[in-house]
Amino acid sequence: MTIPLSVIWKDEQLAILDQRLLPQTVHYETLETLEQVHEAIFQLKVRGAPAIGIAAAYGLALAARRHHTIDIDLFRHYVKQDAAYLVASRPTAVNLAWAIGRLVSRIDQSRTVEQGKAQLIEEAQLIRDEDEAACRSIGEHALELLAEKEKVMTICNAGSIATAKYGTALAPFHLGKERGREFEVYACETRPLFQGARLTVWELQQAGVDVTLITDSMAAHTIGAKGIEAIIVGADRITANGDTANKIGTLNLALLAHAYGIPFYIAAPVSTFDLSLQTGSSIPIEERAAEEVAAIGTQQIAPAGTKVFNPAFDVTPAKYITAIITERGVIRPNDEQTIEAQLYAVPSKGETI
Ligand SMILES: CSC[C@H]1O[C@H](OP(=O)(O)O)[C@H](O)[C@@H]1O
Repeated sequence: MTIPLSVIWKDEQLAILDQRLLPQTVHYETLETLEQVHEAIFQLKVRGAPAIGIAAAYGLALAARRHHTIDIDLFRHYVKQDAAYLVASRPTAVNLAWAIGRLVSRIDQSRTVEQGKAQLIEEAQLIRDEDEAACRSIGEHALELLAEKEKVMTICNAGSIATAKYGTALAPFHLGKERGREFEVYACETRPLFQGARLTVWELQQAGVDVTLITDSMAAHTIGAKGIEAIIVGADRITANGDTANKIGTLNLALLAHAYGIPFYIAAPVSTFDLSLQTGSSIPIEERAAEEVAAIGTQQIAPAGTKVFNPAFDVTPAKYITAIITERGVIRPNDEQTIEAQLYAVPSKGETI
């Protein structure tokens, strides 16, 4: 797999793959300040629920190095201010707040500022490494579920560049390629920012996976005309009852899967579960600028001043979800066991929820 990593920590520096420039350009931007990290996440230079958590974790650790106090309480106060600023960059993906929360909990145990600074980097690295292992495991479980399926549809990019490596929804295609499993993937372009057309098509082509691009409006016809056998997508936040927030357009696909009688799979690490929320109605849905819909790049599409509604995510009710594929195994939202019970039924390999 020749996919570049989305977040790189090397020689004490943080670099992110600027995904706005893909597929034309593979460019890394070094981020040095908290503001640069916040901007990179808000502008979707780095994007994808796990990837923004990883980038924010390294960003928080990097920013902490600029606090020169030796007072551990004051240091914790400064870091928690920085943490709140980063968490506010994008509200829907719980992985951002979850990753930042792990670092904040870590320094609450630190005895000195120097120890705290070292532990922040250590925790960020742990989060990154755990995510890579989780994504590979998700790929394994997804390959089992897709054993008899070849034609699969997806939306947005829940791929390697949206995570530490391998991806979530795209993980089975990457692992399948390593093992000679061939898939025929249909990628929805994913308006308005085209993560499907720009990122998923590019990523799967780089990996040598058969991928066909369709517009979002073609999904219903394509499922029938091409005999799509399953739909697999990523997630940004999954609540205690299994309701799932993901890229806008995901709910459309879930309703289509239900209508066509094909399985609808969510692929996500346990870090995407937010068991503090009972249902999807509590998930904050990010709304973004009108220009993203009214124009494509610098090309104005709608008349200037047109009213726009631009929610970046939607919520799929658990009843339309066949299974949630995690690194701990397959969770069935409509099972008589609760999601929490199913998640904890499998001994954890050290990852934390
Ligand atoms: C494994 S990525 C999860 C999720 O994040 C993406 O959103 P965005 O491109 O706005 O960061 C998309 O919803 C993916 O499915």
